[in-house]
Amino acid sequence: MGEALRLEALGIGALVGVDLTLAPGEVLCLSGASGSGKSRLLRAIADLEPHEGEAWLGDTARSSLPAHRWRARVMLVPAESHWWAERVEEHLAVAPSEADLAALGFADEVLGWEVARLSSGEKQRLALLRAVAVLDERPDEAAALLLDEPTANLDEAMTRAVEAWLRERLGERGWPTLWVAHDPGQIARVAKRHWHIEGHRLVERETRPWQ
Ligand SMILES: Nc1ncnc2c1ncn2[C@@H]1O[C@H](COP(=O)(O)OP(=O)(O)OP(=O)(O)O)[C@@H](O)[C@H]1O
Repeated sequence: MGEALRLEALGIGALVGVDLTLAPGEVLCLSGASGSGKSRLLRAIADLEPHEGEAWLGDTARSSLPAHRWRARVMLVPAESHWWAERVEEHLAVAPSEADLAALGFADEVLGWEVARLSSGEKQRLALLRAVAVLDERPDEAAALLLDEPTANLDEAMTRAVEAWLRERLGERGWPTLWVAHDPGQIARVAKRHWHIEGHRLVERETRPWQ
């Protein structure tokens, strides 16, 4: 189950020569100063900006697929999600299960809410639910997740709930996940490996074992 996500000599902006392999189901945390290129690296992996190098999901090279098909499997959840519909249910083409909604603190009624009323944290949680629901639609296809500070707008209790929910999903589905995070506590909780952007290079940092 699951396929590895491999980055080969990936380069965007000042950040070049990124070689990294994430095993199926592995969470790897990425940190770096503001403006060091974390979001751009995720955008390059999702093929949303011109870049150097190649990315692979299992045996499938990014360049061998039309961009929209790659992005449907290598799913970016940006720090600020984009909303195009008036109501939550129109935006979530694939409705998350009741259990998943509940795990992230929502009752079913949320599907009928207007997007305009959503708080930043509600938007962030719904964007995660949406990404997972879309990938779950095709359980037989390999997939990967790119999460850009997925708990940045959440309080401590909800942060822990999101971490637990994501860890369970990623473990079950075998999706390799690149997770941008700043909090050393979170990094230690969710990832076995931690890379930091330092002087336009990726440097591995120690992290405590997965607990
Ligand atoms: N399309 C672009 N063309 C040129 N430079 C860009 C482009 N998009 C972003 N940048 C610049 O690249 C640098 C890295 O931006 P990025 O958004 O990846 O930073 P970040 O590490 O995610 O920062 P933060 O933690 O503040 O979100 C920034 O200096 C930004 O201004």
